[in-house]
Amino acid sequence: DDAASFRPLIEASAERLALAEAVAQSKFARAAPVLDAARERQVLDAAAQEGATIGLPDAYVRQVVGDQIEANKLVQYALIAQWRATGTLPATAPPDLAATVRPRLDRLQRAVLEGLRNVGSLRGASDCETRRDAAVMAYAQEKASTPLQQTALVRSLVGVCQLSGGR
Ligand SMILES: C=C(O[C@@H]1C=C(C(=O)O)C=C[C@H]1O)C(=O)O
Repeated sequence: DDAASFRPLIEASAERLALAEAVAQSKFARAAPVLDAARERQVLDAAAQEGATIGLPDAYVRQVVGDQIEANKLVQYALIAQWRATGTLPATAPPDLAATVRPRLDRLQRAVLEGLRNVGSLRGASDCETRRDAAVMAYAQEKASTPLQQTALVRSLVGVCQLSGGR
């Protein structure tokens, strides 16, 4: 059914987004910018390459992983603004981006791609977006997602129903 088709991708996306807080924390602590264009190119190239090994079109992988990246930055900007405005920071020490957080993001790449493959031919269906959004909303409700988490999850999946790149 619909939830079953989209669920693995939604879970992988949510897990990836959950790492945005650690990324934001390490960047805020070092006054580093949220955007790292060189890292984004690496992430996109690695995903396109791995996606090809499981039959996913290059443009489609780049579209969806690009959306995952945009959603991740959305969460980072929102959290950093909150910390800046309130002066309240997470109680834990900022993690090491290169040594611990990015390797975790890299390990999740496979799950995102497998999730994408699991969507399969549904991505070309006329009701793909309706099914996707129903599955996303069900997930957000089940997990009691915050508005930011739900918004980011929606943002991370906007391109899933396209047959290839483009918007
Ligand atoms: C997550 C990060 O922040 C941004 C988002 C990225 C991503 O989602 O993979 C990559 C680079 C940054 O523009 C990061 O720097 O690792």
